[in-house]
Amino acid sequence: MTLPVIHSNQLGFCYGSTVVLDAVDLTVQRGEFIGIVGPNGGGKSTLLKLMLGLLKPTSGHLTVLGQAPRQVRRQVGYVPQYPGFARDFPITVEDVVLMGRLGIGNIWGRYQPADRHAAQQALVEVEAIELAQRPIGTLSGGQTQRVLLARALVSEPEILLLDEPTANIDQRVEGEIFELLAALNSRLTIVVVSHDIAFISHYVNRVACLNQTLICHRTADINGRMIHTLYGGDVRHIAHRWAS
Ligand SMILES: Nc1ncnc2c1ncn2[C@@H]1O[C@H](COP(=O)(O)OP(=O)(O)OP(=O)(O)O)[C@@H](O)[C@H]1O
Repeated sequence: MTLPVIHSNQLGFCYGSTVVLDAVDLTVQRGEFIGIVGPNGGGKSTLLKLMLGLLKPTSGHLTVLGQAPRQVRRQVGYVPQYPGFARDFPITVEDVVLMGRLGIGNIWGRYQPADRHAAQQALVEVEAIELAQRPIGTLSGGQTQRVLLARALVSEPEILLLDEPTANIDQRVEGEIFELLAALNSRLTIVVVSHDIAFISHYVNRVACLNQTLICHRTADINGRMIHTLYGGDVRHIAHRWAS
């Protein structure tokens, strides 16, 4: 039996007296592509922050690559929710991607040729190399998300965590980004938070529904009635590919 890439056992988290996660059991195996869905405030971003080691569990256990999350931070790439850069934000796309190399190798903070090469490679992989010298604030939403994906990939992670990477992006571009993720899934384990369960069901192997507690479903088991029962109308669902 191989070691799970992510494993939580009775994981709990509270902000003060507010319980956000309660007894979450989740096992993610190497090579899986998992979607996490749930209503606003259900704890999705909090769970990703725990996996990144930015928060500590209040109860239970969580390991990533068999260790405490903060010890394997370098092996985990993270794409945040769309940050929306100001149009005159004075750094280029290449600078943004290079930030993903900070702390790798050279402790003096100056980028080496290997860093620049890795940044170029990552931009090629997300099909955004022609944007390298553009100011980041001048890109479209879809282009920006590709660049943030390149920044996550440039440290050569084993796991990719994405927090609603296609919120505020039109459906055609959303499809392109998920095609890219599907290709990356050949070498990376991927966990993606989304509101759009029907859309991500095209791509992921399993859907974890999180509303303080977590229930996993195989993609083939998901249907509209199940979602409505679990979450009322709060999860965006477009009925274009429900399994019967
Ligand atoms: N720093 C914080 N301090 C106190 N409460 C917080 C903090 N961050 C989040 N919360 C609360 O924790 C709960 C879970 O938040 P979280 O952002 O994890 O939910 P989410 O499922 O990602 O929501 P959304 O779909 O709206 O992004 C919410 O009730 C939120 O208000």
